[in-house]
Amino acid sequence: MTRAELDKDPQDVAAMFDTIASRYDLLNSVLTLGWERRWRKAVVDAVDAYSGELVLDLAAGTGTSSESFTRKGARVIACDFSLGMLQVGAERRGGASRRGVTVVAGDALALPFADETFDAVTISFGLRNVQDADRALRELRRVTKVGGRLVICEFSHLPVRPLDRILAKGMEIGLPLVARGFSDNPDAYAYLSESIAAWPDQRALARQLQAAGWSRVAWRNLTFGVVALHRARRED
Ligand SMILES: C[S@@+](CC[C@H](N)C(=O)[O-])C[C@H]1O[C@@H](n2cnc3c(N)ncnc32)[C@H](O)[C@@H]1O
Repeated sequence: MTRAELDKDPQDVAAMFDTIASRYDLLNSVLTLGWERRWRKAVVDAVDAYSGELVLDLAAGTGTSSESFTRKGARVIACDFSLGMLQVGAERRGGASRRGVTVVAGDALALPFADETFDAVTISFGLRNVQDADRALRELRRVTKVGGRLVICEFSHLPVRPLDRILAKGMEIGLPLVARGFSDNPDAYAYLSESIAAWPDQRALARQLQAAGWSRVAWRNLTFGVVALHRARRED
């Protein structure tokens, strides 16, 4: 079965998401025991997009979050490099440009947008899968208007390290096991637990944002740090 490794080869990553696209959203609900709905609401509140604004939802996948950013009238570009994920989302919404969301195929490492295009940029559960996260953070900054905002939602680490290790072990065993019952590609869920375990903690990711030129970097934990929400601004 197609799965990515921790080198996050872009072709492997895109192919892996292509294979799980049709059941991706179902699996998310099952594996997160419904918590993802709260995490997504926290993202939408943090992005706080309003009428007249243009939002980039990068690594949007099927666009599960994208439509929520339009609730106060903003327009959203949902960008991803897995055509399978984009297609499932577009079919669900009834077209590639519907209900304020326009789907654009593109790579986070070379975004197909001009400098200073977006009022807000956001990425949920995507940055961890990008081969060069630092470069993606610089690309996100490049396409954000001065004064614009960034919101990152990503799996993270429990502050109490022994508990974090127990959680990681549980995910290593549990995720592929549960996925076997629901997904066409359970191996992809072994990659999920491995990539979460290898992902930097909240403080380290904040430092990466600063190094990429983002200002006013802050984060807050969701569900005790299982997920973290990082926010930042482009100030110059
Ligand atoms: C776990 S899914 C997240 C989808 C969606 N944001 C969500 O919250 O459900 C990760 C997505 O990141 C995308 N991705 C990974 N690397 C990428 C890159 N370099 N450029 C664009 N998309 C990328 C994958 O194709 C996949 O759709």
